[in-house]
Amino acid sequence: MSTETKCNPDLVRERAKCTFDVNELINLFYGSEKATKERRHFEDAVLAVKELKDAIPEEYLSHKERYENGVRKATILRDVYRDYKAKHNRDPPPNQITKAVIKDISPFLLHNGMFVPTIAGQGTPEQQAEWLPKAESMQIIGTYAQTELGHGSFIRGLETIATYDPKTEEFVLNNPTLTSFKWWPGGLGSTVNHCVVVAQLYINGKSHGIHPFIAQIRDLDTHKPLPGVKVGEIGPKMGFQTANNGFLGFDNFRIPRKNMLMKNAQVLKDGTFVKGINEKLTYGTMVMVRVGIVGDCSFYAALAATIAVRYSAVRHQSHIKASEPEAQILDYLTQQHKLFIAVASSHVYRNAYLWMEKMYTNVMKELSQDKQDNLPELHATACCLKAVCSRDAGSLVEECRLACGGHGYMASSNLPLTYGVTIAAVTYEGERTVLLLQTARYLMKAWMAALKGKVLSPSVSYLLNSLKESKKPWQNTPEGIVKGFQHVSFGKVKAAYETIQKYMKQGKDYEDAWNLASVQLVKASEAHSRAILCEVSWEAVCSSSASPNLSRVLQQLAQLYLTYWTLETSGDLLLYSNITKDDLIILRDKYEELLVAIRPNAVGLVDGFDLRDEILNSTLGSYDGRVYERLMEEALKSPLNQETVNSSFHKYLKPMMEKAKL
Ligand SMILES: CCCCCCCCCC/C=C\CCCCC/C=C/C(=O)SCCNC(=O)CCNC(=O)[C@H](O)C(C)(C)COP(=O)(O)OP(=O)(O)OC[C@H]1O[C@@H](n2cnc3c(N)ncnc32)[C@H](O)[C@@H]1OP(=O)(O)O
Ligand SMILES: Cc1cc2nc3c(=O)[nH]c(=O)nc-3n(C[C@H](O)[C@H](O)[C@H](O)COP(=O)(O)OP(=O)(O)OC[C@H]3O[C@@H](n4cnc5c(N)ncnc54)[C@H](O)[C@@H]3O)c2cc1C
Repeated sequence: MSTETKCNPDLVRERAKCTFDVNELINLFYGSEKATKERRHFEDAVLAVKELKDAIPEEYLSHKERYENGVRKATILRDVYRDYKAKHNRDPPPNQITKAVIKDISPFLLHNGMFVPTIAGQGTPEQQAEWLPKAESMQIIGTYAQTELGHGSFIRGLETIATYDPKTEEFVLNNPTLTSFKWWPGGLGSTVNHCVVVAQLYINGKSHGIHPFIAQIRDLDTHKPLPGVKVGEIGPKMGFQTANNGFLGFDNFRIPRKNMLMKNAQVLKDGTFVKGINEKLTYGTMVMVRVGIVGDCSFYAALAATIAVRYSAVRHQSHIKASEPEAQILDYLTQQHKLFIAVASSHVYRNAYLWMEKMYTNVMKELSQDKQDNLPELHATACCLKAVCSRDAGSLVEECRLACGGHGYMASSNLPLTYGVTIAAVTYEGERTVLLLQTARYLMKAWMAALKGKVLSPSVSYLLNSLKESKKPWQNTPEGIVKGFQHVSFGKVKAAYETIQKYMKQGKDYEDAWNLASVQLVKASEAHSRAILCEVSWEAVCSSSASPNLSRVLQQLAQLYLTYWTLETSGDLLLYSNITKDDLIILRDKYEELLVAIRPNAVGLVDGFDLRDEILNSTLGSYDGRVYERLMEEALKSPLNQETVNSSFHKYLKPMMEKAKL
């Protein structure tokens, strides 16, 4: 980090006000002092590589140049990872330094994030032994090709076909229609030479559902598409410009039998199909990534909050009191209302991610012992938390951008790109509504089990408690608020269930009744997610090992989250819990008190995310607060500022002005 001496004086004053030890917060957030040291050490190693620095901002490059620069940097970054591993005999610690290097999304994201994990998770030991060493060492580069032009959400409807030919012991891949073309996979456009292709398996004319296959699609030497492969890039998007998303179609393309990933289902040489213990295990990589996305949401909220809070400490505009100098915009309560929820939410998502990671690890361990009982709970929880955290994080990033006024609209603030990247997570890895409806299926089952007095899984056991406690008075404490959110979820789950029953009594079948109740079902899932986020994050701060000074501030943040959402969803609470109008007025006052209490620590709290200037990549958010200098320095990098008079003056403007004289 930069030294205090060069800092903007407002930021120096803000840091002096901080009531807790920022380093303690950093170490707590990232796990330990050792984890912080190792992460920073690795980040230093990456940033020391001169070739990773960009000569001009990415925005001035063409689509093609941006991609090529992205690949160039991704390969150098990969070397740094490899060298670290060779030297330390372990992978680099979790870090976000790719953001400092690639800025947008790495063309290798899908290789590391889904191709390798799918081989590891869906391959037999022999298949892992064949492909993992090559993939991990980047001798082959791959992606996860599932979505098609015609189908993304409903994957049982995928149209790519893999027909088994027992004579040659091969699968024949085909994309018979335009809508069957793979569309979206990252890296597919021009980067990868392999992919996991999810396709409908046919044996002797019989369909056996969707399965993952490994296909080599480009020649390893020439990188030309192999015969029978049509592949390309899908073009510019809202973000993800360097992710190199592509399309792919096969025409009678043959792959050996061993290329079907067969940890779950298998196809024997003679074409016998052997079912796996649970066909949904084929969807396993998606579950893992959904858990990871909750962690990503924490990062994006932290990044946007750091930029907007530091900028708001530096920016002065208007007066709170006419007799006093222009105020730091951070002193306006409205600004605190916009920003502090992003700081608080980042902590909430982080704790939710750590909680989900544990659940994921336990279920994976159980699955390895053929125990599947907790898989439905994992799937349902990963679906709804991914859906709610990504949508909320997108809104928080946008709010932070708007809170920076005009300068937040500058690409150099890095808030527009951050919004484009964050909001993509609402759609990828399962569209929000679709995932919330998956959770709703689980909630309906849980509710039916609750009605029968059965024991429920831990994440939904509150449904039983709420059933018993519905008469208890509201309590204006964090624990009381957590219970309140559980009551809302309980109320919405019950109402959605009863709506389905109502339609069925009117003669509708279950599917139509489900569709007619689906707005309520989605809202029930959202309420369930909020109840989990509130409970998990409050428990995390209460059981944290932080010092009293830090603990006080973390509790304030967690309470801010609880109170913010109480006020945002007061209608639901009035409908489904015993909260009163007077309780809401007390909580409104409490919320405002919390904003005021957090205000002196705002800069310390975002410093506690420990995001380097290179990761923030923002004129508005750097540690030293040289906002105006940086805005001007970046503007001067515009190619239009490299010449005093642009040729368009002589070509178009001058002739127009001359014509106007006639
Ligand atoms: C420990 C964590 C470590 C974290 C490390 C993280 C690293 C990764 C982080 C990296 C971050 C980012 C990577 C970014 C990648 C970005 C690029 C994006 C890639 C993609 O988008 S890939 C494509 C993703 N596509 C989807 O998500 C498609 C969504 N659709 C579906 O998943 C399914 O179609 C469906 C679930 C909506 C429906 O499936 P269907 O077969 O029709 O099932 P249903 O009939 O509805 O339900 C049947 C029953 O099956 C249960 N079910 C469904 N899915 C699962 C599952 N995955 N696991 C378990 N059970 C499942 C469902 O609940 C039903 O049960 P029921 O009958 O009710 O009992
Ligand atoms: C940036 C980005 C990167 C991606 N990377 C990859 C990748 O690497 N590999 C890959 O395979 N895919 C990738 N995808 C694709 C992504 O997984 C899909 O776009 C996503 O799963 C949503 O599917 P869809 O596009 O078919 O949306 P649709 O399902 O067509 O959604 C459109 C609308 O229909 C609604 N809808 C659909 N089904 C239902 C239902 N059953 N009930 C109620 N409403 C419904 C949705 O709620 C939504 O409002 C990527 C997408 C993006 C945006």
